[in-house]
Amino acid sequence: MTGDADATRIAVTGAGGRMGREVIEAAAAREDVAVGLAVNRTPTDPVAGVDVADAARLGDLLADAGGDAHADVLVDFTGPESAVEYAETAAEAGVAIVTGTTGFDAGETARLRAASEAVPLLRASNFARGVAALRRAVREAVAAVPGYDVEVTETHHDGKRDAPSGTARTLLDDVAGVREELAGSDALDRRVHGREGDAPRSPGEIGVHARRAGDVTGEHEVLLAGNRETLSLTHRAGDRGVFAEGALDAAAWLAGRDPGWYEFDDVLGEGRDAGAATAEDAAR
Ligand SMILES: NC(=O)C1=CN([C@@H]2O[C@H](COP(=O)(O)OP(=O)(O)OC[C@H]3O[C@@H](n4cnc5c(N)ncnc54)[C@H](OP(=O)(O)O)[C@@H]3O)[C@@H](O)[C@H]2O)C=CC1
Ligand SMILES: O=C(O)C1=N[C@H](C(=O)O)C[C@H](O)C1
Repeated sequence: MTGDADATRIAVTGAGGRMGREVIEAAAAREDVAVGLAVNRTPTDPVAGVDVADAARLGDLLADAGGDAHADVLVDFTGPESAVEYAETAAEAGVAIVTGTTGFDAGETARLRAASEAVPLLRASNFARGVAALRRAVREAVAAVPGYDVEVTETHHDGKRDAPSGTARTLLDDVAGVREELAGSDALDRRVHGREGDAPRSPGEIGVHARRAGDVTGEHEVLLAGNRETLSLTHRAGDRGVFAEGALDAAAWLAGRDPGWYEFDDVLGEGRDAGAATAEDAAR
C-alpha cells in the first residue's frame, strides 16, 4: 500500500486504463488517500509502483477486511457493464464507491441505485471543478434567456467509446431541467444528434454534436443564440489529472458516510438532498 496510515484507502478498478493510471499516479502524490488495491481485467504491469491484480479476484480481495488490500472506497473508471458489476461487488463487501464511468443505460443506473442502498455511492460524469461551475453557469444562462436556441458540442480523443459524452448528457439534462421548471409539461426537449438533411431548426430543438479527434482530453461547449446575439460557455480539460484529483477528493469525502446516492456537488458543498432523485438518473 502507498501513502499515510490515516489516509482513505482506495481500490482502483480499470488500473491499466487511461483514467485508472492517472488515479494511481495522482494518489501517490497525496497524503489523504492511499492505494490499497488495484485491479484490471487484462494482465497489467505495476502502475506507479502499485501491483495490479486480476479483476476477477476483486470480491475476495475486498472481503479480506484485515488484509493489506483492504479498501474504504472503490474508485472506478471503466465501462458501464464492469462499473455496475464492480459496484455490486464493493457493496457486498461494505466498501463505498466512487464511479466516473459514463455511458450507463437506465437499467445499469437502477443497479447502481440499488448498490447505494447498502453503501455510499457517488457518481459523476465529470470530476473537473470547472465543469461543476459550467453546469451552474449553463442553468443560470438558460433561465435568463429561455427562448434562445441551445446547441451542445463535445470533443474527445479518438479512444473514447460513448457518444455523446456523459458530461454532454448531464448538460443536456440540466438544460431540460431548467426548461421544465419554467414551462412545466409544455417544455420542449427534442435532442437532435449530428443534424443532417433538409429542414430548418424547429423550436425547442437542442442540437448535440460529438467530435472524436486525436488526443483531445475533453471539451464541452454550450451555445445559446437568439435575439441577434450568441453566448458560448466552454470548458476545456488540460489533462486527465484534473479528473483524477476530483475523484480522489470525492473518495476522501465519501469514506465513512451513510449509505446513499451522492453527487460531486455534494463534495463541493453545492449538494442537494443526497437521496433525492434527479434528472441525472437518466441514462448516462
Ligand atoms: N467522470 C470523469 O471525470 C471522467 C470519466 N471518464 C470515463 O471513464 C471511463 C474510462 O475512461 P478511460 O480511462 O479513458 O478508458 P480506457 O479505455 O483507457 O480504460 C478503460 C478501463 O476499463 C477496463 N474495462 C473496460 N471495459 C471493461 C469490462 N467490460 N470489464 C472489465 N474491465 C473493463 C479496461 O480494462 P482492459 O485493460 O482489460 O481493457 C481499462 O482498464 C469512460 O467511461 C470515460 O467516459 C473519463 C475521464 C473523466
Ligand atoms: O472519456 C473521457 O475521456 C471523458 N469522459 C467523460 C465524459 O464522458 O463526459 C468526462 C471527460 O470529458 C473525459
